[in-house]
Amino acid sequence: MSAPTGLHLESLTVRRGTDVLAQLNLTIRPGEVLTLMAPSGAGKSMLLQALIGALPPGFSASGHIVLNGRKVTGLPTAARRIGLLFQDDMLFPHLSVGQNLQFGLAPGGSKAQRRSRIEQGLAAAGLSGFAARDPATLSGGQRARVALLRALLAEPQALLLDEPFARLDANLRAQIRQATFDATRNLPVILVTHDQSDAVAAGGPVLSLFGQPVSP
Ligand SMILES: Nc1ncnc2c1ncn2[C@@H]1O[C@H](COP(=O)(O)OP(=O)(O)OP(=O)(O)O)[C@@H](O)[C@H]1O
Repeated sequence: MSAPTGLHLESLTVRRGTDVLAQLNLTIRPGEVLTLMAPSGAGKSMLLQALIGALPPGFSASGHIVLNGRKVTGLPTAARRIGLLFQDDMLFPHLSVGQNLQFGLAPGGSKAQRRSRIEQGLAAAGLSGFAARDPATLSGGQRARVALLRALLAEPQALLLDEPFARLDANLRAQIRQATFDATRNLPVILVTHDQSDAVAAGGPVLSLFGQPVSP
């Protein structure tokens, strides 16, 4: 039997003293976007951080995370091959666009091949010729495209989106959202958002999360 594709959470529990999230069972198929909507403090960020293996001190996770048939629970963040995009695009301000993209690039290939992957990515994102640009000179939409491209150049097998469209105005939001879903067509995606229009555009299942607030 071939390994099941997609991202599977089996009894995933995140706790800090008490449970923040209990016994989450989820399957997200490649090309499917699961929208996660929940009130502030319900545990959305903790879930994403548990998935990439980067929970803050004091938190722990149990259960299983299986990605394309590979159990990633217990692996270090880089080995999990799960990408994460934040509301803040996190571009390094002291590096050019091209240097920012080199940071994302999956290992392998000659210097020329690596440069060509970046150039092809920029061209596909409508940003040909932007490699030498300072991120501070980019528009909000251009920055969002660079951040998405950097995440994809790492060749993730799943992508987590933590309100990455929240800072964009309505028109740009729709454009960047579409570009993101187009570019992640083969990946399981989790989208955290407070915006109903994101959930509609994503077109997949919507999960409402009501975690337990943890005491400080
Ligand atoms: N670094 C931390 N140390 C201690 N408690 C934390 C920490 N980060 C979050 N928490 C607590 O864990 C619980 C879940 O927080 P989380 O950040 O996952 O919520 P969220 O659903 O992402 O909220 P928001 O929509 O406001 O970002 C909350 O009770 C929060 O106070």
